Amino acid sequence: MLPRNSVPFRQTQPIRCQSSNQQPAKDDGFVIEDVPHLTDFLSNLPSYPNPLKQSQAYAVVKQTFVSTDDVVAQKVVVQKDDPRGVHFRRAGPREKVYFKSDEVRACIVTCGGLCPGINTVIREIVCGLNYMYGVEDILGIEGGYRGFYSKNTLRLTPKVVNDIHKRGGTFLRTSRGGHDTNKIVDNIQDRGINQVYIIGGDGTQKGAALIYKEVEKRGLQVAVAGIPKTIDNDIAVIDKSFGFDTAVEEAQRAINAAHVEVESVENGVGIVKLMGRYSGFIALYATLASRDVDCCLVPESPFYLEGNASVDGKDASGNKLLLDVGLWLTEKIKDHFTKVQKMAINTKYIDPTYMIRAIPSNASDNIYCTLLAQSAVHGAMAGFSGFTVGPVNSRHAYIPISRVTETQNTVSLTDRMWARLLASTNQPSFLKAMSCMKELIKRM
Ligand SMILES: Nc1ncnc2c1ncn2[C@@H]1O[C@H](COP(=O)(O)OP(=O)(O)OP(=O)(O)O)[C@@H](O)[C@H]1O
Ligand SMILES: O=P(O)(O)OC[C@H]1O[C@](O)(CO)[C@@H](O)[C@@H]1O
Ligand SMILES: [Mg+2]
Repeated sequence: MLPRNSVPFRQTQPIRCQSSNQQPAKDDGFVIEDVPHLTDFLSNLPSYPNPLKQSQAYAVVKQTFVSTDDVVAQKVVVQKDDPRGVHFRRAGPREKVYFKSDEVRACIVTCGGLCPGINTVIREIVCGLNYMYGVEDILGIEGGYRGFYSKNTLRLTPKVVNDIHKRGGTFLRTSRGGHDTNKIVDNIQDRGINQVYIIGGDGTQKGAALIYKEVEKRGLQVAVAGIPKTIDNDIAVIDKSFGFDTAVEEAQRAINAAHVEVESVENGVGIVKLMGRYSGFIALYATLASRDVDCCLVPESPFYLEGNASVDGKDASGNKLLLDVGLWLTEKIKDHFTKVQKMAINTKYIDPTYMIRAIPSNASDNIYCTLLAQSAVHGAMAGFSGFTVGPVNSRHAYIPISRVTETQNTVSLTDRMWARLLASTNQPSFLKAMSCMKELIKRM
């Protein structure tokens, strides 16, 4: 984890607006957590009318441009006397842009693990830049962050990316590790890149924040836009991450297969392992959707079994390596029944994790990815930088990168969603069992 104090940008302040007729902030607890803008450090940057004004498609829109004062509330369930709370800038096209279309040289990079929908995001960044803003110079950085300095770039056009959304994986390939901020920014500068689109999870977004910080330090006119990606759905602030719905749908197929298998034999026990390094969202939602599961174990709900399911190693990005909990649990269950219960059981263990990650996104994720990509393009063209995009209470917003990297979402065991799961499976609440055990130990 990056130490908290090296998270480069978090601006929490009363309303900061770009329009001159803004009233001073009233003391009603209204806070906008704003994202950086290129004019923060390049004060004389010229602006131009947004070419979308000329777009035939957008001519039908009643209000083509998002007002500079439009914000999205982080909390929508409030009480009458509550302060107005935290808000983020609403994403979307702005009246003024800070790049001339023929001067844009954009690049796209994908890092970290796979997730359904990455190719749709790549496709829609390329098509969005080209169709909406007339940008023609778009480069693909291959193989993750290290691709900036270890590989040649790929020229991306709408024709090249036309069909990629129908495929899983990432057209640009990906990697873990290899982030060297100075070398990356040197390369951005050398190649004359002025818009950087970075698709990846928490680690990638931390890297994006460092790139933005270095760009700002060097005073470069470079827009850095992060598009949050993770199959685990553990990204803070945003409603959910792209590909999650697709993953849940696919996970159900594995659960169904296990169910069919064990229903067809005597003493059948099905075990399905799903992804989620530190968060059990896929398991929770797949369990609720399928209704066939008798017990759902998630990392957030501690349960006791002797043994140790972690190893000391780390992957190239510094993420802790974890042992295969599924195989381990299967052995424990077998042991228990044969040795303790003296009963022969028929276990069927299914590990569909990489199958779930490797598929193309479903219809709703495809649409979601399109909105994310277009929001990122509008934000970069409008001169925002060091920002990430995502839906907050169903409205797309520009969010400071540090807000999505400083914490990770986890399943809350005190929320109604977890109660729904307990009601569906009838499993014990291990939280209670754990606290009873702790209480007993204390009394001993
Ligand atoms: N704290 C950090 N600072 C700078 N770069 C980082 C940091 N953490 C990770 N990175 C870089 O980001 C890239 C991806 O990181 P990582 O492998 O952790 O995946 P991720 O983006 O978190 O995605 P996921 O966890 O969903 O697979 C790697 O190239 C890694 O070097
Ligand atoms: O095997 P890989 O590619 O390193 O990815 C594994 C990890 O990546 C994730 O998909 C995302 O962090 C985790 O759920 C999983 O543990
Ligand atoms: Mg990660």
